[in-house]
Amino acid sequence: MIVNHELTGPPDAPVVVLSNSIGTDLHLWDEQVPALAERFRVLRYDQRGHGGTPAPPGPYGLADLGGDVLELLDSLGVRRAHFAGVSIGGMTGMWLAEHAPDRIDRLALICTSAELGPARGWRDRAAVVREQGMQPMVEPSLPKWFTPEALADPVRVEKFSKALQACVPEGYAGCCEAIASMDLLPRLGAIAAPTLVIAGAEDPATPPEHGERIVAAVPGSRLEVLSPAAHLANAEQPAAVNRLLLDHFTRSL
Ligand SMILES: O=C(O)CC1=CCC(=O)O1
Repeated sequence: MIVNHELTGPPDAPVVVLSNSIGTDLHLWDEQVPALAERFRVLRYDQRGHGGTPAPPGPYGLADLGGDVLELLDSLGVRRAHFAGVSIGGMTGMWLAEHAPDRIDRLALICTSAELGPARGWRDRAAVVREQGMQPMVEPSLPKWFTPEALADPVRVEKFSKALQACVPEGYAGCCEAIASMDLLPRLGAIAAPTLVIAGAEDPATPPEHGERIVAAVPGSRLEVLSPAAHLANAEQPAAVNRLLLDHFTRSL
């Protein structure tokens, strides 16, 4: 499968992979790329069924989403990279750090969770989009993604609503099923990548307690809680997230 991606920054710089959340696309990272590309080769991509990446028939597992990243890295000749992911992007990052530790250098997990039940709710959501398409997701999603203050910006609302509606329902559904079946917890303690966890204080989808649970299990990891910030904290608090990511990833330089 051809994973839609974009590369920015010096060709010989260390690579940072950016992985989007469910219902968004690689433009989730628009406000990170200019800052990160000063020091890194930034590789942002679309999760399957999102943006320009095709949607094979679901259900998917995190092994499929992580496998897409490994295939992409192989196709670009990248042996090892830093990785930042929001939500299902962070779940993809945890899977990679657990199952392909030689490929992941430093890890940044933004507004994510290692266990986001109930599985039934994700399977129900998958069924809704398969039957009715993406439209029913718009109204419930935006208030989870941004605080009311951030939603007052019509440009932001239009950008994120359009990306959500442009998802292929089968791909979005398959990603819901990957969350329903994820099994990250038992191996979190084996993650060796230096790990930064960022949470949004006002995130109703993966509240800071989810970040606390990851930090309690991943050796040497640390948590930063941003406010005001809901689920898409990197889009709501770009300056703070850029500072944290640059600090985390440049420690290895
Ligand atoms: O429901 C949402 O849109 C929030 C979310 C959970 C996992 C993910 O990637 O986004």
